[in-house]
Amino acid sequence: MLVNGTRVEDLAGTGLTTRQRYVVPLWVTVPLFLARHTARAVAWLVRHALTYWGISLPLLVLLLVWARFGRLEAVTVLVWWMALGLAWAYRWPASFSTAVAQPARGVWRWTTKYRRRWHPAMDGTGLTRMTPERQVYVPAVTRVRSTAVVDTLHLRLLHGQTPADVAARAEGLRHVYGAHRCSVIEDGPGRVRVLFYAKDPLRRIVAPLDPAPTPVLDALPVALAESGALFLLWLLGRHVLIAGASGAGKGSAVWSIVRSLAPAVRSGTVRLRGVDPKGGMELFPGRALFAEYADEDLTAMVALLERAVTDMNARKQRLKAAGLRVFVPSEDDPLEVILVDELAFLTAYAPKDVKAKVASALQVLLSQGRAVGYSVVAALQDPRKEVLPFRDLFTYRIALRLSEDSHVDMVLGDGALERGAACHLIPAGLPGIGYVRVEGAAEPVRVRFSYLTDADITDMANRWPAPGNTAWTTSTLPGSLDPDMDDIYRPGTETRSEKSTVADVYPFRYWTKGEHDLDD
Ligand SMILES: Nc1ncnc2c1ncn2[C@@H]1O[C@H](COP(=O)(O)OP(=O)(O)OP(=O)(O)O)[C@@H](O)[C@H]1O
Repeated sequence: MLVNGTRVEDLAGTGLTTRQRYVVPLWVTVPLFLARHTARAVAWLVRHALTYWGISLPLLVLLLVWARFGRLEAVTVLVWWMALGLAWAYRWPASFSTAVAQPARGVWRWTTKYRRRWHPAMDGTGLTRMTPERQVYVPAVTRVRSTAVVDTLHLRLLHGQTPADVAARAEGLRHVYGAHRCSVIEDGPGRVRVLFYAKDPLRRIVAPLDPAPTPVLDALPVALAESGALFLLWLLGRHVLIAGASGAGKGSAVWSIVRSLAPAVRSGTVRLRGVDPKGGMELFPGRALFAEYADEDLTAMVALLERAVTDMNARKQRLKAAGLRVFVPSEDDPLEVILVDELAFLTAYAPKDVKAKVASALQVLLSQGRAVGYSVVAALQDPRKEVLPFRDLFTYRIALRLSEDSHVDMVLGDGALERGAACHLIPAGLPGIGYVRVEGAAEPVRVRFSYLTDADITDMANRWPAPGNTAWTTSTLPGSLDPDMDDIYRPGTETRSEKSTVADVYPFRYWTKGEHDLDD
């Protein structure tokens, strides 16, 4: 190559440079430098003003009022706004929380807690990317919402990253920010939510939840979710499997479901059939609620299940003849709920002929029942295939404390353990806590079922017996939850400050439909 007529190789070692240098005068560089930085500051300001328009817009209006009309008028506007804000917060706390309190708290939490360590946290957990030009990219936080219980950071993933990559780093992130628990939820293509739980509302026992006078069968309040919201179970057209080691609290899950249905049992739009192979130890205290019941005699238990199949087939024929394709429960055609406690006894430990009959009846109910208003709710300790070969027919799974980590995916489906459903790590001292995997939603939801004492169960059976069952009502036992215990969560009795952490103001409402975030 020639430079100014000389070969480059010939210039080597002569001290002559092959590049030409231009010296830019100071009167050009200083204004350029200032202009560049001013433009950056303005861009930053505009970007943040647009992001936090909820703060910048009122501020702008106030400044305009001040400039146009004077200080007194600006103060008057401010006082009016505050009064309206207070009225809004008092009258409609949920919408106030979603629109104002959570975003404001989110900005505060991001600024004071997360922002400073965000880059090192991403770097330390291996979520940053470096280009060959040594440019470092960090997943951006697009917004933050906070309650007293949980901080939710919305993240944009880097190219090539998946929600599973972030979920795998959740434990690391939890330790960076000193959270009680950290979970990751996919939000949409390229977006995830990282939830940092500041505390665990599930350490408190959940008192029995009051059922709706007319229960909504696709939104039954049965448990408290970790977020502080009530967990609503969708039972209509679903079959529920409750798995948990001995003493995990399966009874509380079963009775929470029954309680949420109780007024409908009394009115006749829900009909319960109970099978309790433990000789009635679990279900008998609520005998008055069951239209059909069997607990000691194996033949009676099998007969009950087979009768349910016959009834279901008859209903199917009737609905078909009437041309009805969508089942709506009524007093004539109630939602039939077949409750089976300790299902393993009937599917694995009973004599061969009993096992065969039970398996056949249950498989028919599970595969055909949902369209015609037959739902099976079953509890068992051991979820292995040898014990329950047809567990996949249960569309709705609840896993309480399990004895082995390998059982988690068996109950909740592949990947549940990886996504944080550590059922084997639930302490034995916290019965009633478990994870629920709902259809359509990948993330298991951590919940605690309400706890009904024997007294609560007999009281419930006395208040809402099935039609024609008053003979089974008994005198109510003493011994509900001790009203003076302070580690009991009682919905509806929270103080106003506690209220901001529970059901009505939490950003998420968990539904069994899979739309677990109605906020967006
Ligand atoms: N939701 C709950 N909240 C608080 N305590 C609970 C809850 N559920 C159960 N318990 C406590 O745990 C104990 C065991 O619960 P439960 O009998 O329901 O377990 P289980 O899973 O049915 O056990 P098993 O299979 O051995 O019958 C109960 O006696 C009760 O004291």
